[in-house]
Amino acid sequence: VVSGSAPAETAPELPGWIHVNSGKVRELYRPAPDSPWADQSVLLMVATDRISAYDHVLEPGIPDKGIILNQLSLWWFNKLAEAGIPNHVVSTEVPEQVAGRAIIVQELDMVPAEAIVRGYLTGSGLAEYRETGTVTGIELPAGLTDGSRLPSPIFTPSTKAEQGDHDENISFAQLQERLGAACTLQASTDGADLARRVRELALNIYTLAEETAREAGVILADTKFEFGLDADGILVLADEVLTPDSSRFWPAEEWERHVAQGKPQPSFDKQYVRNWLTSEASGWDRASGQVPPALPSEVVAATRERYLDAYRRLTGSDLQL
Ligand SMILES: Nc1ncnc(-c2cnn(Cc3cccc(F)c3)c2)c1Cl
Repeated sequence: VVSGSAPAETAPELPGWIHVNSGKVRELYRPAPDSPWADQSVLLMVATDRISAYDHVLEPGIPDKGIILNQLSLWWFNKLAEAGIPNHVVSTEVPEQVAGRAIIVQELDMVPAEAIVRGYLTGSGLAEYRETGTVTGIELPAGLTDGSRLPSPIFTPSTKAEQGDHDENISFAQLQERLGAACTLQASTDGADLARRVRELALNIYTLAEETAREAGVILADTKFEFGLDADGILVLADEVLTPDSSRFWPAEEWERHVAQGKPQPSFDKQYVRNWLTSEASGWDRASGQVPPALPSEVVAATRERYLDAYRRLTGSDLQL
């Protein structure tokens, strides 16, 4: 069994922490009453080795995926903090069972929407564009194809769907309404204004990150940020940031060729998994709703290499695993 690959229903017991929520590939805990953190409003966010594709959590997990993606997220948090972007990171002193793949974070009043920024057209944005010529109500030039770079990055918010449902793209006006109605956010906050602040911050962070990635030979096609408000009403960057789970990364050298040939862009980290799952060899029929078969060891190993490669290219350093 690889570390952190426990199926979602059995989150690891961690001394001093109480499990509160499971995501597809992550676990969330709050401090136990006897913990030194008990009187602080913090959470423990744990990244597992689980990998999901086609809305299924696959077996087995990818060894060290949790550590690699958590360390990449921390690297981005630090880089963005140097540019003045506040984040929710409180401490990396975490229980040894989750060493390197968990963060103690400040508990925030989370903005109830996914702050998605796209610099390139693909996925649900491309589908909407092909239908309507727009993405969440934003007009785009004609003649764009899969992987086209957009004239400038666009903010295309979506709902935070319940487990199992798909996030729905919403217009900026709909976001303003939702944030206005979101009573969980602080009373002093005007929803329409908060939506504008979220859009501005998300676009600024994407622009910084896209430039950093491109210098490293990696295209950051799009990404999903989550923000929260702290007790002073400051907008804080939360959740994980700029990992292959929250973003689409493409190798720059392949992007040009694929756009020119009108071919779909290969995912940096999940292409081996997708290719195998959709190949005859897997015997899996995606349309059947069946649970996908376990990944062969060579697909697991190749995917682990891709995560390490993404970390190395983006950060310019090696992870000691
Ligand atoms: N800083 C914060 N303050 C308040 N709430 C959150 C928060 C709640 N839920 N999620 C998403 C999630 C769900 C399951 C497992 C996960 F690790 C993460 C993030 C955060 Cl990050």
